[in-house]
Amino acid sequence: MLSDLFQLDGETAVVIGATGALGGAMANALAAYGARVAVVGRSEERGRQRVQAIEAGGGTAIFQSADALDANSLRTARDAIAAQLGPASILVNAAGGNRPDATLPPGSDFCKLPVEAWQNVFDLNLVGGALLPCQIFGETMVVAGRGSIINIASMAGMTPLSRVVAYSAAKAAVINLTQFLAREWASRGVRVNALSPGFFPAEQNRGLLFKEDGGYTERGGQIIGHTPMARFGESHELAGATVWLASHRAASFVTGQNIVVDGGFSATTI
Ligand SMILES: NC(=O)c1ccc[n+]([C@@H]2O[C@H](COP(=O)([O-])OP(=O)(O)OC[C@H]3O[C@@H](n4cnc5c(N)ncnc54)[C@H](O)[C@@H]3O)[C@@H](O)[C@H]2O)c1
Ligand SMILES: O=C(O)[C@@H](O)[C@@H](O)[C@H](O)[C@H](O)CO
Repeated sequence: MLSDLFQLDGETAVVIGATGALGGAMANALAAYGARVAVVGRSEERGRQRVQAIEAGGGTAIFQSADALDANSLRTARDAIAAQLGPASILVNAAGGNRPDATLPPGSDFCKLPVEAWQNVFDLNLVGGALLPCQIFGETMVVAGRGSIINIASMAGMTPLSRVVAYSAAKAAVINLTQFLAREWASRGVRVNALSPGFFPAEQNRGLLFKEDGGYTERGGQIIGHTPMARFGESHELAGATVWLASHRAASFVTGQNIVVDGGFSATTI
């Protein structure tokens, strides 16, 4: 039925980092279309708040604690979620973000960037933010012959942004890994896509975008100035792309793509 394209009833969706701004909104969207949602993250308090919000909207959700950088905790989470909600058929990798210690101050020397900060950003965004969950949840999806994985990339992964060099390189690698896995698993019934949000206020980027008095930083103002829609995104604006990519009916022939939701940021140079 064409009118059922976006229904996710019967699906189990795992959203790692649903404790944060974008992952939380994506979890809401999947639940609103009928998926049973596992909210996965390190903060039980924020995870339970997200579960309550989903339940208040009539959806089904559980909180499952896990650290995306710890393979054992992901395996435990995968098995606990399968026992409660059924095996994951949708995976959203939304744990990630930039780190202040890996952000070059304006005009500072790239040659002095500490390698430890670089490695931490790569670990969070590439290893915990994509590699390990794709391996651990992908393993059971491949056996089942069915799955949809959405990795969160970034504007920074398409063209490097100034100052956030490690984050940009890590997100470029997320897009590349997404394409690799799409080819690897296309014949196994598992689709793998990336979603690249433009600029959405969240914890991990607040210091780059806003001053303490709530006004825009110089960078925040430049970003708005470069965005044809002249504003930041709101997290609920990822809902449409999320539900579409997740749906085994609506996006049945879509894999290996990087879907951009950015108010036109990447469509223009000046
Ligand atoms: N906000 C934006 O403008 C923007 C744009 C493009 C991409 N992104 C990406 O979107 C994703 C979500 O980030 P956000 O902007 O909502 O930030 P956020 O800080 O609100 O959310 C990130 C979440 O990931 C969790 N997390 C971090 N490390 C973790 C770990 N090891 N294990 C489990 N959870 C962990 C954090 O606790 C937090 O809840 C990130 O990958 C980020 O890079 C954000
Ligand atoms: O200004 C910045 O560099 C940040 O706001 C970005 O890293 C942002 O979080 C997104 O990842 C860009 O898509």
